[in-house]
Amino acid sequence: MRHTARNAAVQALLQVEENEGYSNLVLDKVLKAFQLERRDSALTSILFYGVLEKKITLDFYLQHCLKAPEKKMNAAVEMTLRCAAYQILFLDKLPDSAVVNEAVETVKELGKTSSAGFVNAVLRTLLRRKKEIILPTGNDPVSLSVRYSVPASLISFWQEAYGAEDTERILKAFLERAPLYIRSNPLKASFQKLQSSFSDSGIDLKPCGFPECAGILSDCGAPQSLPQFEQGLFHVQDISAQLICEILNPQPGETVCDCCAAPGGKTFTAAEMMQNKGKLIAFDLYRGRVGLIRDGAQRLGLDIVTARRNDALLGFPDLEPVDRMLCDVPCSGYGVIRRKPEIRYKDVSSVSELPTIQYGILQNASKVVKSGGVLVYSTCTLNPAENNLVAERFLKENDGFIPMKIELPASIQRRSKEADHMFTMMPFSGASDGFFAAAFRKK
Ligand SMILES: C[S@@+](CC[C@H](N)C(=O)[O-])C[C@H]1O[C@@H](n2cnc3c(N)ncnc32)[C@H](O)[C@@H]1O
Repeated sequence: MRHTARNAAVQALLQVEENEGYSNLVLDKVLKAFQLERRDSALTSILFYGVLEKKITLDFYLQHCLKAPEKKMNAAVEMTLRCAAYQILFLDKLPDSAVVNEAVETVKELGKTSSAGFVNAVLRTLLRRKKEIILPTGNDPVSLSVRYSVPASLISFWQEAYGAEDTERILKAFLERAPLYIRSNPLKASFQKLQSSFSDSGIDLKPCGFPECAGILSDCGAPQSLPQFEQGLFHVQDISAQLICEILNPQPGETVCDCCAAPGGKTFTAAEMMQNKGKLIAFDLYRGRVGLIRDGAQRLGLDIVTARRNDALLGFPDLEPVDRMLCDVPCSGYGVIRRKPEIRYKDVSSVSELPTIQYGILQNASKVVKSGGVLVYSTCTLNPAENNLVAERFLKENDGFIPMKIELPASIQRRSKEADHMFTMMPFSGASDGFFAAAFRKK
């Protein structure tokens, strides 16, 4: 197989479809195997993420170009058609006829020579008919699904949970590119110093204002390859995750636990907020992921962090009582669709087991909080069953805890229907990921 951007994108998309892991990891693996020039790597990423983000919309167009839309297609042929349709409908990097010829070559190289004529015919029909095909304009879940490329079942679910208006705002927000948020490491450099170091290399770092160390990096390529990263002057972290640390509000000298901590973003921010004084114990279920926390803490010079493997569902056998506990539990991830576009295709019914796990972790974690201590529960999802309902059940079944009001900066709007110890951050309220937090204090 030729090492072209299209072939790489099709391979990576097929692997995601076969459930071989998160999109970013799959793409990294394929790019490594293909060894493309920089420009072709960039095109591969554009095609790969473009098709993941727009799959339902692309299929709507392609269905209008098929003679027998109900007939099941071979996965490799289908993915090649989606990539080509994405190029025809959303990109103008290559002339249309070249896109069609490339797609025909790709299916041949994938061993589907018998489908070459079919691919050619479908794409030529798309070229002819693309302006006549009109996307549905309604506000029902099926029409919205085609326009925003999110499954109708997830749209109905959000409409039920958050109302029709907020649902469309969520869908619109997920069409936007996620900014690259970072947090400067105050132990090594002030935000201004980091900003001028970037500006010397022609890279723009804009301050967010709140939190103080948060900023948006632009035009920098992979942030992990920057010298400032290597020197531990910053880590990459969405603004929503930084806000969760503000809610936890760890103080210098305290003992703090982050019980589901890998890869460690919130641990790092918390340790920085503690000015590297006190103790921060970071646990995760997976040994390999614990290594990520250790590496990051070392790079950032955060020696109060101790990272260990622990299953939070089995409790915390050797942990001394803590002043603050963060339970950033595993969740369905519907708040981070902009960064991991494949999450939108996860069936809502497939996440129904999560609240039991989340509640179990929260319940165990609550047992090691000191009297007067703080317990924060958080997720990066938009699903009341994993969010508000877990938090409500916790207070109902644990009269040793009281709700703790979450104070928000003036720039962030609270959802009116929530109690003030809970907070659902909508992705449209501040260009962040969607998340949920609930805060409790032990009596
Ligand atoms: C949402 S992620 C945490 C993200 C992290 N707090 C950060 O900011 O970088 C949830 C983590 O929980 C871990 N996890 C899942 N089940 C667990 C369990 N039973 N005990 C401890 N950690 C668990 C996962 O490996 C995953 O790293």
